[in-house]
Amino acid sequence: MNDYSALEHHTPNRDELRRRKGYKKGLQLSILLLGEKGSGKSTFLNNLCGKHISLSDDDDDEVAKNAAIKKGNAIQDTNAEYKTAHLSPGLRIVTKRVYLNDELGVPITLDIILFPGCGDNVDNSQSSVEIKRYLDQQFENVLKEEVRIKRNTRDTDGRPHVCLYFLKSTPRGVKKFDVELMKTICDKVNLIPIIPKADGLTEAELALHKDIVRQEILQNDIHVFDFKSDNLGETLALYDMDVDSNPGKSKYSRDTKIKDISPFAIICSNAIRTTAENSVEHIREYEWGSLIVEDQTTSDFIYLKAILLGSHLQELKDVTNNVLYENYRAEILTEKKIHCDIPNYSYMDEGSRESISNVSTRRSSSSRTLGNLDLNDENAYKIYKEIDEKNKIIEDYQKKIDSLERMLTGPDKSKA
Ligand SMILES: Nc1nc2c(ncn2[C@@H]2O[C@H](COP(=O)(O)OP(=O)(O)OP(=O)(O)O)[C@@H](O)[C@H]2O)c(=O)[nH]1
Repeated sequence: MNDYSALEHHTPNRDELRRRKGYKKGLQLSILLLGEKGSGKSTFLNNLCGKHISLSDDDDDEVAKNAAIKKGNAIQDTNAEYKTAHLSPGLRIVTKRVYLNDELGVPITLDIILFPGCGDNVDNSQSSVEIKRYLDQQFENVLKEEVRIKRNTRDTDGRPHVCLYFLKSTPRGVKKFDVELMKTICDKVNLIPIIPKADGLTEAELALHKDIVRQEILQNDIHVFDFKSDNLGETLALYDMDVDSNPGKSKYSRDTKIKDISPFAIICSNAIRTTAENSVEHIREYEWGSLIVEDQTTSDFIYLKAILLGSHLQELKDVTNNVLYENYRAEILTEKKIHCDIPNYSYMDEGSRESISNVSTRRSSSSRTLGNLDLNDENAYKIYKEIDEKNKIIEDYQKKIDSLERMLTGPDKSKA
């Protein structure tokens, strides 16, 4: 029998403890959930976090913000939804911070971002624009913070590290709106497509729907998160679990490539049952019996959970920072070529450059000036220090842009 409680009561082994020793402050992950109303996002979150996550706008002070992006015909009376069911809900943003239990010896702070109303309006044309603008804004905030002398990257970094896109199966395959939105945002966030409520599909229907989603992704050049050649065995080993390869049970083996499972087909539920071993599991009940959400033979849920909170957490963050954000930054800086009306350190004559870099040693010496400013003046000194720092940063950017341009135009392009 499977140990369904393994994720809840995992005792980290020695290797695991050593590997994670560095993460004294705990881990943090930002998840963006997209998908139409009723696609199962809240239920999935409850199952992922192992507790009920309240996502209403005003329930407690954990809701960081609930800014109305575009009110449209936003529903006001939430207790009487039937009265306004014919109106378009507009698009809002809800963010929530959740602190997760120390399953693998390290606490995880999960930042959740949702866009209620996304895809639920009669006219959804503005939704993708607004969501892309939000993602760009997060990159812009980080870029702005980077060029400040005193940086505060912790509070300004709101970049989601992964977007779980809930694609409800329809007889017509993937909705056009979902394809367009995925296309719009796939270069801004790591995209992982999800097929929710997989219990509503037969095995053949699920296989067909997975194929349809894969084809849409390929045909529309949608970039999803690249799991490379990572296999399931490694992911589950982190939790001291193995792929249940009992004959007739799991469709997967230890060597199954994660990319071959995607899109992840999940089954979730808010109903909880405590087992004889005192562990808690989520169950979905039917007339014919029940399914355990955490059972790896039921759906892909447990693999997805292990990927997000364990094996690929750091990689999702690294790709966000080193690939998606770097592309954005190179694009913006190439476009703007940074027009600064401050004196450029690299183009100053030797004397001027020297007077900036050695300014501190000269402050006590006889009065000196650079341009129109007196270096003995306290304010002028501060300004020149700032210019010096900024010019160094600009030079670094320029070097990166140059090397990127060389990569794009150089003879080794095909190898890159
Ligand atoms: N059959 C089945 N029902 C599910 C599953 N997951 C969620 N549901 C049900 O679907 C309904 C909607 O689920 P929610 O989690 O509230 O969906 P949501 O996407 O958060 O919806 P909004 O909050 O309205 O945007 C609920 O009644 C859930 O119990 C599943 O895997 N299978």
